[in-house]
Amino acid sequence: MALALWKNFLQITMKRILQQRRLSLYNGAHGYEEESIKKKLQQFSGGSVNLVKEDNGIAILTLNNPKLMNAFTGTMMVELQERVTELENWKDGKGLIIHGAGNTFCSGSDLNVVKEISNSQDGMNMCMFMQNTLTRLMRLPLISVALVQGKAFGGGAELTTACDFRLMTPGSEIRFVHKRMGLVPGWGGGARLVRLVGGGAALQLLAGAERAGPERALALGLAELALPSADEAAALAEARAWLSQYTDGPAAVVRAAKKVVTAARELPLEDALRTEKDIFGTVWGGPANLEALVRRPKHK
Ligand SMILES: CCCC(=O)SCCNC(=O)CCNC(=O)[C@H](O)C(C)(C)COP(=O)(O)OP(=O)(O)OC[C@H]1O[C@@H](n2cnc3c(N)ncnc32)[C@H](O)[C@@H]1OP(=O)(O)O
Repeated sequence: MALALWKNFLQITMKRILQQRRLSLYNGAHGYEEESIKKKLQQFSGGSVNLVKEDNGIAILTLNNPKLMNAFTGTMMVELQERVTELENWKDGKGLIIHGAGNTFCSGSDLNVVKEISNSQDGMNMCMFMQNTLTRLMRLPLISVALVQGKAFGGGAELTTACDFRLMTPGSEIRFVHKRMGLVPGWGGGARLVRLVGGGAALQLLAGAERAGPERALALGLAELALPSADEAAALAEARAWLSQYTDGPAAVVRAAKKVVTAARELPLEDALRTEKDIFGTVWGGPANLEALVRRPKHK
């Protein structure tokens, strides 16, 4: 009995490790040594990344380092990865809202950390670590929203692009300030930005470090909605209500919809079509499908 349980545990653990590798971009073949990178990042502590999973299938992820406008310390980078792993294993999940504590989103990397790891090797390691994490975040089978209150600067702006949607409160701004720091995006935000707004607009935002408030972001297709409330709690409630219209319904179907879109976003057409077939197979004849066939709803 104990042996069987142990074998089962090992199988589940191996499956999770393999899944994480499959969803990540970098591994040993790229000189990526995760454990030593984490050890390095853990030297720079402060703040936290908190996750609350609600019964409605929506999780709230809070970047919590308000003293530094929610800038990412090293331990926050590691915690973000842990929270993403937790979300990958949350089989009832349907949606995710990412926001910052203290009514502002995130001012990017903690500049104190940037200074300490300004050598090439540490920079590449941090870059690969964050790209892996944000790629896994983007590929979660959850519909994700960046609730932009206050400022989303630098890496904070990059993080918003790893979400499916960006909702902005009055007075908020997304700004790729990298150029002013002598940098370009490194957390995958450049590649994702071009896919969101096109090459021309992305170049303006990056090379000009231009501000995108709600109005401009909406016009560019960088944001989906300007929320009416500037108040922290009210804006979170509005974001939750907005997201609920898409997460309403059975988890299997909502998650399948996100998986179809992820495949189509990332794969060549023929591969995306085959993947869509496989995902279709998971819901066809499933409980929600059979129940709907009995109910025969009119889609008026
Ligand atoms: C690949 C990733 C690349 C990156 O992310 S590089 C980092 C890019 N981000 C930045 O350069 C942001 C720099 N900060 C700013 O521009 C301003 O602080 C910001 C966000 C407009 C807020 O301005 P204010 O509202 O006037 O507030 P403030 O400047 O007094 O800031 C409050 C305290 O927060 C600190 N802070 C803000 N962003 C930080 C950061 N990224 N790293 C470290 N500390 C940061 C700021 O220094 C200040 O602390 P203190 O009160 O002076 O001790």
